[in-house]
Amino acid sequence: MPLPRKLRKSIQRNAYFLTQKRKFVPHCSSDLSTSCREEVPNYLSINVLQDQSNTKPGATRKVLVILNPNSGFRSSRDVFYKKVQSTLKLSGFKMEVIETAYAGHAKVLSSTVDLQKFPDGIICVGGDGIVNEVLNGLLSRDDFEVAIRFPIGIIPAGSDNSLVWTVLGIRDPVSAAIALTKGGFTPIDVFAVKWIQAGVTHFGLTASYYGFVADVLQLSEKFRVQLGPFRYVVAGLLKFLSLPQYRFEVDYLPASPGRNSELRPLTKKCHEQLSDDGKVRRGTQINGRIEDNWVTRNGEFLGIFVCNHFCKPAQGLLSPVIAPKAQHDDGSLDLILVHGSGRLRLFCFFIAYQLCWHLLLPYVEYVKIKKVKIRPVGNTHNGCGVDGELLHGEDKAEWQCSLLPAQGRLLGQDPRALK
Ligand SMILES: Nc1ncnc2c1ncn2[C@@H]1O[C@H](COP(=O)(O)OP(=O)(O)OP(=O)(O)O)[C@@H](O)[C@H]1O
Repeated sequence: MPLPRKLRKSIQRNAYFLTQKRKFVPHCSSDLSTSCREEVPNYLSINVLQDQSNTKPGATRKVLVILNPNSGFRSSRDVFYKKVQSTLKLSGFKMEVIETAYAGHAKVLSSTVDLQKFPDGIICVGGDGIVNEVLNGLLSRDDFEVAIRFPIGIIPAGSDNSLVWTVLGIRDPVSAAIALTKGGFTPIDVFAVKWIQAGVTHFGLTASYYGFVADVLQLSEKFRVQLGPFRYVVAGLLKFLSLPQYRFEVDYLPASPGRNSELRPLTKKCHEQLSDDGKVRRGTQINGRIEDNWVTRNGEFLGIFVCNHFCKPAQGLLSPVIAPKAQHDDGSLDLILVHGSGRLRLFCFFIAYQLCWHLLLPYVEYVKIKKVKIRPVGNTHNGCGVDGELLHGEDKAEWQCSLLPAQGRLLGQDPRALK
């Protein structure tokens, strides 16, 4: 019986990939244009093929465990040694455990470790920050083409573990350990945030954000030692009370030009009301050449979020999601623009977000994109948050956020695949 057309095409694509020498665009790590992504084969299907050979139960798996003793309530040691280690050992994991001694240590470890010594991956015990460090360490290696696909496991023990909760549906360390023992990988898009003037690139798996949230992230660092995870609440309240105005110039490239990629467009009225010249401009001139379909939004924004998955916070009762249509492997980013300024508007957004109604607000714009360029204007906070880490910009920093042309891998099965 002939195979269905879709399946036949996928097999042909995979066979082509396996017989071809891997073609990596050499400039991709520095000039992280999304267009590169379209030139490479479909990594998702390749990963699935490889995953099946990697999940033999009872097989010995050699991993490096990087444990951040300062994560969350500083309970990572208890979490790992008391709740998780024995489960992993019993199921055949051979682990070398290294505790981080300083901020940045996990990045140094993952950038220098001999990956062949730990062929089954690196397991992070901590929050999203430590996972981000490991990712950035892997991608700073000379062999980044291989390292990007090096499996990263997560035992959640931090202030927030949005990544593992959103992508794998796992919130507690014991379930995370069980998921690791079952084997398998979940392919995940990796995005890059480039500070254009400095030529510095930082990678992420969850989201990058600008405006109020980045400002809160910066302030929260002052309270890290005294307040632990509550530092975000205190910093958020303080920043709310002394709320500045944030002005940005934003250019984004929609994911599907010509199609209806705007999931939640601004209403015309609000559009006119909110932006100085926030008109949709087709055929914008970028770097001297016309690139079609770039859309420009200029003006005041309370916040800008660029999400790789739908970003469900692991803490809190309601677990609202910021970008409901975002998928971690869909090859696009979800952009949320919260237009305007002022405490009342911010408060309404926050309440609506808790109830997942924020996309109904007339000043919230939601669109699927390939990439976005963001320039803070005037005295606007010029930093940017990436997966809970703050990147400091200087003066007229311009940020560009886009996807990489290859996917990373998380240890553990995608719950969608299990269904
Ligand atoms: N030994 C250490 N001492 C101080 N800081 C550390 C240490 N190890 C790691 N860090 C830093 O702690 C930061 C937060 O780590 P992690 O994400 O594991 O915890 P967290 O409590 O969830 O924090 P966050 O909410 O900021 O992500 C990381 O960015 C890392 O740079």
